[in-house]
Amino acid sequence: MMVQIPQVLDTQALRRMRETLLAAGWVDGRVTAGHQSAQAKHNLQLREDDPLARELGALIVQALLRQPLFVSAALPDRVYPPLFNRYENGGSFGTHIDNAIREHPPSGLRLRTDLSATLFLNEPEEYEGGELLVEDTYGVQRVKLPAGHLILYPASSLHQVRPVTRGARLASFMWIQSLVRDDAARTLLFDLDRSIQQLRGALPEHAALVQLTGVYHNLLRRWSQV
Ligand SMILES: O=C(O)CCC(=O)C(=O)O
Ligand SMILES: [Fe+2]
Repeated sequence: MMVQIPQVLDTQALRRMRETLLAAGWVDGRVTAGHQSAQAKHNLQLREDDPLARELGALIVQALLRQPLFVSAALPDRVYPPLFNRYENGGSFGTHIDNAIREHPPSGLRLRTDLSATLFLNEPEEYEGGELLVEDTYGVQRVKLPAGHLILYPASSLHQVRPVTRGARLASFMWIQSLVRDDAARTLLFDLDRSIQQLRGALPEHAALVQLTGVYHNLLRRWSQV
């Protein structure tokens, strides 16, 4: 399931982040790529141990965990410290699937990538191209979102970033290990949670809410791994 999380960062936080990133130490993006995807990758990134990446990344994770939509859709167990990338001058990332297991040596963290996410840090009008193309069950989804919005998609999906032919595309990307590994089970829980929230809004006193919330937690108990 693909889910858009709007307004993870507000205008002020975005402006500050972009100003800081302008002066950052960008390096060849192949530093974090696996053997195969390195051949398809043409962009710039901040190193995983760059103190700036770690500081800005922590702000992003904090903001994400405050978003009920993100928590409900991802059921996050561990979040990989966000990385930052920049595509310009025709830069692109050809079709690939992200590595299943990621290590983050600076923090000693290791996780299984159940979900991948991209947080767009500048406006779509500022660059030509740079769409994230994700192949899901219903075809190829083209994603190019306003600054501050995030797209969450199964890490098992083939995806690519189209060449940026004008301007520069600035983004943060990360991986999430979910409490619920199976995408279909996680999607059912997400749909159930949204229905419960809707019912709670319309009929806050309805007795079925207690029962449905119980069903949600009993399914989560069956399907989660902690
Ligand atoms: O920049 C993006 O939207 C995705 C980047 C990506 O696929 C990756 O670095 O593995
Ligand atoms: Fe990727």
